Amino acid sequence: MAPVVPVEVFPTAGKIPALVPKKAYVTFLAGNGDYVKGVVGLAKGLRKVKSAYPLVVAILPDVPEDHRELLRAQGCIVKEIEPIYPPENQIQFAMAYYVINYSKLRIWNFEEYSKMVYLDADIQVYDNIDHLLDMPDGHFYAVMDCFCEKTWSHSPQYSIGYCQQCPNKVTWPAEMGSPPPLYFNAGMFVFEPSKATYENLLETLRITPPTPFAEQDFLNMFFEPIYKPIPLVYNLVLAMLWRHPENVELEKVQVVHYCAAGSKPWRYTGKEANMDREDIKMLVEKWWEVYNDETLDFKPEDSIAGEEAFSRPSIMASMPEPAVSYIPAPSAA
Ligand SMILES: O=c1ccn([C@@H]2O[C@H](COP(=O)(O)OP(=O)(O)O)[C@@H](O)[C@H]2O)c(=O)[nH]1
Ligand SMILES: OC[C@H]1O[C@H](O[C@@H]2[C@@H](O)[C@H](O)[C@@H](O)[C@H](O)[C@@H]2O)[C@H](O)[C@@H](O)[C@H]1O
Ligand SMILES: [Mn+2]
Repeated sequence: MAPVVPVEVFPTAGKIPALVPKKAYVTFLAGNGDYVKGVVGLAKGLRKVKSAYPLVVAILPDVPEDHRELLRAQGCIVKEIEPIYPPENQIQFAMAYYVINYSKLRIWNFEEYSKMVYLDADIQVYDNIDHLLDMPDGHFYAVMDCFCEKTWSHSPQYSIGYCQQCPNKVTWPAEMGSPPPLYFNAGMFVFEPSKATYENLLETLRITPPTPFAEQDFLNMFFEPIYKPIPLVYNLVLAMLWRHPENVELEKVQVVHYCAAGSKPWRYTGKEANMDREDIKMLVEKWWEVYNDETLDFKPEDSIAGEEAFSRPSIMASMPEPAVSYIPAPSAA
């Protein structure tokens, strides 16, 4: 009988060769509310900038089936994850809803990807940032946060008016010890999924008391030794527009994070503090333009995620019936 050769050794119709390590964007979705709009907007935004990589959506079990369908119909790869809760404790959360965010840690378990860019559902990309997936391994990349909004009022930084975005304006008093290490916003980061890191994260979380910014504080602590700041154009935290305008060149910004209170485009009313600013109105409109653009809806023919879902060789190789997954090699005789 002629030997059989796995189809993976042959060039295939897929645009990505089978042995190239997979890369992807990943976001996180919980609940049955309107954050699904954020994910749909993000999927369309990534298509608009012609990203070469699919969007994986890590969803909690409480995301309803019709939302999952909607995301698949937009070309997303939907992956259910189990919730992660912080250990029991006495500490009060400043913002209780952040507790679900610990579940983000499950994305380190997506080992089929060698590198991923995590994006919150309230983020939009206005330029192609695929090059972030080519940065050297061994680092955790993210943009430095700002400490000036009142969400930070629990912190020593806020109490003295210190912000790492302008570290010379209020210098860190010697009697408070050494200044805090650089602190990133966890709405956007570049990371490498890995079983070892995943297990280490969960094990460390088990012995770490929760803090007000939940997984963001935890990730900052965990990745401090390998954290590398990247320019703020990769995650414009909107408060930067009024807290540190001298640091922002809005026309160069590639990624916008609608995280200021009242700025989520799908909930925007313009009433909250700073929400009547012209730049905010413009950015909210810009988000809606992408969201409402029907030409950006997913079409299975020209998809990357489609390939991923339907025709990648790795999928074929995992099919149970050998007749379709193996090609007989020519007989040696
Ligand atoms: O009800 C919720 C709350 C949060 N999230 C996810 O968790 C992320 C972090 O929350 P959010 O962006 O609201 O926090 P912020 O950046 O405003 O502090 C969101 O972007 C979503 O990806 C969600 O799916 N449903
Ligand atoms: O769980 C903690 C959250 O921390 C972050 O939000 C904060 C933080 O960045 C502050 O610096 C801002 O002042 C604040 O408005 C904002 O909500 C992330 O955006 C979010 O994804 C999530 O990780
Ligand atoms: Mn966010």
